[in-house]
Amino acid sequence: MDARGPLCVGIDPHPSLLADWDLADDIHGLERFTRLTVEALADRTAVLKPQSAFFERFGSRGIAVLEKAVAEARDAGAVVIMDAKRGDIGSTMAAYADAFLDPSSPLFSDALTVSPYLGFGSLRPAVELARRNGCGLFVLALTSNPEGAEVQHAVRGATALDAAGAAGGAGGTGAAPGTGAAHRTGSEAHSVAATVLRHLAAENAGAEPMGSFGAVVGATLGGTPGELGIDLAINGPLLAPGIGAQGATPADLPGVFGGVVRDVVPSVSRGVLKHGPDIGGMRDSARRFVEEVRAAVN
Ligand SMILES: O=C(O)c1cc(=O)[nH]c(=O)n1[C@@H]1O[C@H](COP(=O)(O)O)[C@@H](O)[C@H]1O
Repeated sequence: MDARGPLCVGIDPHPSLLADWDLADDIHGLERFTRLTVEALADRTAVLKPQSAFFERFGSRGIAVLEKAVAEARDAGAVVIMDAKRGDIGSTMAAYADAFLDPSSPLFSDALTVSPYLGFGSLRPAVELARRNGCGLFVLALTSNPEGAEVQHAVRGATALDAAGAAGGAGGTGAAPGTGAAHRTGSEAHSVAATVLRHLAAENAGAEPMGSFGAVVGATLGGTPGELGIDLAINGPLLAPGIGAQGATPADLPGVFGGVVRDVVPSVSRGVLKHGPDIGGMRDSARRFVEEVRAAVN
């Protein structure tokens, strides 16, 4: 991000974008859309984030397009976050981890988006494989969609993590709020999202310059999670989707992320892709987003 600019561009071949690009909604359209996007961006954009769903729509042939895109993007020097949002019981999670975080897999990526809503501990096999292979995870914490709050802001009861926190063992950054007893009587500090972030802080504890276990926090939130008692200081990267088509702008980043805004990986998909199939148009758009992010965070 220092060399190429702080930006992630999502590769999201929506049917509507294929139509806008005068491409058929079929495997040939998908292949051309993906090839042009990789050609436009992979040698100059810090992070590319293919959205697996749009490739899975086309079955095995779509997955083959995805495999090629991931390999080419990585060869061109981009960091690839596979946006597949996987999550399952631990023994199955191990197979998802093998699919995306094992260098011998055709879908091997630098990082994977995962869902912690089967319990953060269910992600353990992915955490361990990522650690072994120098990869990362982005764990859903405060997602950009308005429906996320009913789960993520929910206040949960005490668990073993609180007991560990009370014993001084789980905070990681030292930023974990209060004692176990305070958690049990607190409100938002106890939210599901706050718990996910505390787990991530523990995974990243002591890593320099930061750990590889990131959180997904939407740029659309409109306010500071700190106001909800949520601490974003996890010593890891914060993937911030929602810029562009979902209405957030780079100027919103300081308001949402405050003191950790430099740890943010701002992510845009349709906001850049709508300028295709013109390669120059996509490049210009990505460059403008980089400039806007730099102006906002510096
Ligand atoms: O994990 C993600 O990337 C993600 C998390 C989230 O909270 N919100 C969110 O929009 N995303 C993804 O980010 C992309 C956003 O696309 P645009 O709205 O076109 O920029 C989509 O691929 C979403 O699946």
